[in-house]
Amino acid sequence: MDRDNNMLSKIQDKLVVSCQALPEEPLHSPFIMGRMAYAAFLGGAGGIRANSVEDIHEIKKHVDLPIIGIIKRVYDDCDVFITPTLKEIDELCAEGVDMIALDATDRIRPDGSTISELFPMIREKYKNQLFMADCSTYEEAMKAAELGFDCVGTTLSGYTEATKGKSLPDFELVEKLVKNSSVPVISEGGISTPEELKRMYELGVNAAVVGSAITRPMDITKRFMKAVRKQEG
Ligand SMILES: CC(=O)N[C@H](C=O)[C@@H](O)[C@H](O)[C@H](O)COP(=O)(O)O
Repeated sequence: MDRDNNMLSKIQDKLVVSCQALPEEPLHSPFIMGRMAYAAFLGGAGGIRANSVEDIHEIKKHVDLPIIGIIKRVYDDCDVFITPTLKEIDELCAEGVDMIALDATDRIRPDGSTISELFPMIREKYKNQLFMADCSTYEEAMKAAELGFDCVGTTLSGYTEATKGKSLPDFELVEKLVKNSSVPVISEGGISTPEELKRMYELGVNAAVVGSAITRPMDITKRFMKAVRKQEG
């Protein structure tokens, strides 16, 4: 894979659809994620974000779109779960994905390292692989760009101690990053309407990722029900 062939230009101004279902979710199945990705492709998606080698392998059979791959893995006593260690990076590289996303927050990782310690090792081992930094704050994203990540994402805003309770999507963070980041910005997390997506592009993101609002029917159902209950209430 060539870092210069630039998957980032392929997804520029496109919608990346996140097709994920964890073991505890009703749609957990590589078969279903493959069909979900195909539906996203037919709907006009320009890229897919997916979790696990099994799902990615299946998705590749159905769509020829750039893939942002992650492995969500929970380690004891650790909050970092999106591609937390070199082991998950190795697994994704062995499968082959256009870009790998990993937690780039300032939290301690399962092996006790920080992203500033781990990422240089990853970059050294996989010189031509594209990497996306899943961040929760402006400072983390700035640090990630400095470390050599190829792009920064707002994926974890609202999900860390420092950002808990933030209203999503985090337009403020996106705006600040687009103005100041030296690498492309990917908006991800909490985009739930086409209007919000449009606003992200107007702010100047390279691309935006939408997940739950498109691919998690249980959550979508809950949103509808909440609105109805409110009215009844
Ligand atoms: C925090 C976390 O675990 N985020 C995950 C990252 O891959 C996914 O569960 C999200 O669905 C994805 O980021 C897209 O966001 P949203 O589903 O809000 O459109």
